[in-house]
Amino acid sequence: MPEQTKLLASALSPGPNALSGKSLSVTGLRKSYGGTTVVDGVDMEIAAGEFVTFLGASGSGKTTTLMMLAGFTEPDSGGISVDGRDITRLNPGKRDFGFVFQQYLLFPHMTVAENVAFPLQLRGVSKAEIRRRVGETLEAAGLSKFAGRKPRELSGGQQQRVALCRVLVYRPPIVLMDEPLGALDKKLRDQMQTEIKSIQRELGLTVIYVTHDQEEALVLSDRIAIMKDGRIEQFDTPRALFERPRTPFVADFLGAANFLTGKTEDGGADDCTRVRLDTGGVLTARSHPCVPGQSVRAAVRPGKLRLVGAGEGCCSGTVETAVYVGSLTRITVRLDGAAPGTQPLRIETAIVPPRPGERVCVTADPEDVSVFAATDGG
Ligand SMILES: Nc1ncnc2c1ncn2[C@@H]1O[C@H](COP(=O)(O)OP(=O)(O)OP(=O)(O)O)[C@@H](O)[C@H]1O
Repeated sequence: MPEQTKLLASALSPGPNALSGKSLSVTGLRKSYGGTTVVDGVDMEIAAGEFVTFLGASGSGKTTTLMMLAGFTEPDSGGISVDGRDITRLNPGKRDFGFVFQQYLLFPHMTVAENVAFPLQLRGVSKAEIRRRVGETLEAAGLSKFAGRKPRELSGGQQQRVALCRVLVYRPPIVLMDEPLGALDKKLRDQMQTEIKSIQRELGLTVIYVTHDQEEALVLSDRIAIMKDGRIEQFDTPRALFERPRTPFVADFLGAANFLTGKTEDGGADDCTRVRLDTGGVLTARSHPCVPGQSVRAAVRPGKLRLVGAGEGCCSGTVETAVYVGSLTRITVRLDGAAPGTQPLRIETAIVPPRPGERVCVTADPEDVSVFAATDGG
């Protein structure tokens, strides 16, 4: 952990349990606007101290869900409880959540110190205690020298750090963040991600975070809720989302996938599903309950397809393009028998790549192949 972050965490943490987060339970949360459902039955259990991210395309319902948790938007139905206590109809001010938004929402007419003091004043903390805690927090965040400045006299990163201090100074057990780093450049984003994650870990805070940036979600989160059309497609650890996507949408959304159509065959004693591809060739997927003869789509990530010597089981084709991009080469392969107009396979390989026009045979390990019914959307 960077020294500054350690300082900030220790300044905010007067005792071992003083800042530990709380658990949050959400059941059947729904919201419609003018007959259009924008959040459509969200259920989730979030453990105390967990970092959870809502990830999804614009309009998928992330912010509306967060606003319902915060109490700024009233749900049409469903329930929210914190540590087992129902807070569904509780005023936002009484929920004791912290909020950090993309627009820093600092008070422009107040100095940095006054901004950070504000939530403590609201809570009736004594003047002497406010002075002490604001001083400690700004010191720890490396912002003491800016205490007397107005927000407009600070850079974007400094303003966001003040916004974070203003939330953490009153030690909320649950912090809700909506695209808090959206306005910062890449380098500052990376730095602030490390800071946010370190503080969250150190203090055991429960954080619920909204972003549409995949990399950010992967870096920060214990679990990610992938949202689509107001619903959670899958709520899982980053690794599980990558390795065991439950829907074609999740397989494609995180890191892109190749989709190959075919029909299932029984894998015999191996507890495997063999997929006989429409183009010819076979892919084997492990641990999928198999109904032979079903039309399916097999999904494989570009980094998980392997080039092998021709033989039974692999899928033969011709290399179309090969582009070296540093540590690996991206190649595209048109499978023999592929219908005109279909996408070529995308493969990433670290081995010496074949050249365009060369014949290759493609396969994947069974654990890297996900199988979905052909009727599954996404
Ligand atoms: N107050 C409102 N009145 C009407 N429609 C709304 C309102 N708030 C949100 N919506 C609609 O609800 C849908 C979900 O919006 P929401 O802001 O929750 O999505 P999001 O996933 O957070 O998107 P973004 O990443 O763009 O912020 C959108 O189609 C939006 O236009």
